[in-house]
Amino acid sequence: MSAALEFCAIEGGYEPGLPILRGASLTVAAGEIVALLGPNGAGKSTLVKAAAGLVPIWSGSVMLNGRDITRVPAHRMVREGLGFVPQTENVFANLSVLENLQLAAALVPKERRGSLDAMFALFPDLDRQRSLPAGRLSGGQRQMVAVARALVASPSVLMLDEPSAGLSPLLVGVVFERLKAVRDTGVTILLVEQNVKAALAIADRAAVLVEGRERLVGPASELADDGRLAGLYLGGGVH
Ligand SMILES: Nc1ncnc2c1ncn2[C@@H]1O[C@H](COP(=O)(O)OP(=O)(O)OP(=O)(O)O)[C@@H](O)[C@H]1O
Repeated sequence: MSAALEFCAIEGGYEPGLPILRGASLTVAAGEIVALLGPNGAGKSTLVKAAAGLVPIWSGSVMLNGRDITRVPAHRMVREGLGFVPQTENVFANLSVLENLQLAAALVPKERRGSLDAMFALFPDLDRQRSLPAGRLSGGQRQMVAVARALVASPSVLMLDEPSAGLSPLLVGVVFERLKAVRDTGVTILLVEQNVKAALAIADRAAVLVEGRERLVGPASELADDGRLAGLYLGGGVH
């Protein structure tokens, strides 16, 4: 399978001299769901933000479908085909579901703009609530609005930062089931998650990041039973 998103020896951080990413490498193949796991502060969010052009990369490269996007500014990423759903403030609470999607669509170049009907077909819950302000939706439905906003730009790769945050287990299941449906439309997914169990259940492969470097990468089904995973969360090394 060809690589859709490739991180190669990424070093970077928010302030010069204070590296957060310390040589992180990871390949996400086209059509995969890859879970990016790791303890608090490992740099998971920083890595996806760096790919999205929101955190400086000092060295290394990010390739999207074979194109070097390392220095592409954040506002150009949509044109490149990289979608990003941040963890917070990812919808306009005072605007309706429909207005949220219309606004997202208005910011997308015509040649990349997907139809809103396709979004409502993918998220039937949102179709039923299209005139409701996003702030009055359930947490799970709000996440779906955030995902749909990113999908309007027809990304080839979608990165999501902890879409399960703050959701009940039941809603996590509902949102993740929709992410699988998104993947089935041909979108490659990189999923940052604290919810290890739920993430491994939908991912094809997973990577564990510790102190800004990947320490364990493998098929999700194998990592679920791998004792080294818990060791890395507890601060132990991989032996
Ligand atoms: N805007 C920022 N400015 C400076 N440092 C930051 C900023 N955001 C995060 N950091 C630091 O970067 C490090 C990695 O944070 P990051 O959010 O990437 O970790 P994470 O693996 O996603 O953790 P979590 O699972 O807790 O969200 C932390 O030490 C954090 O304090």
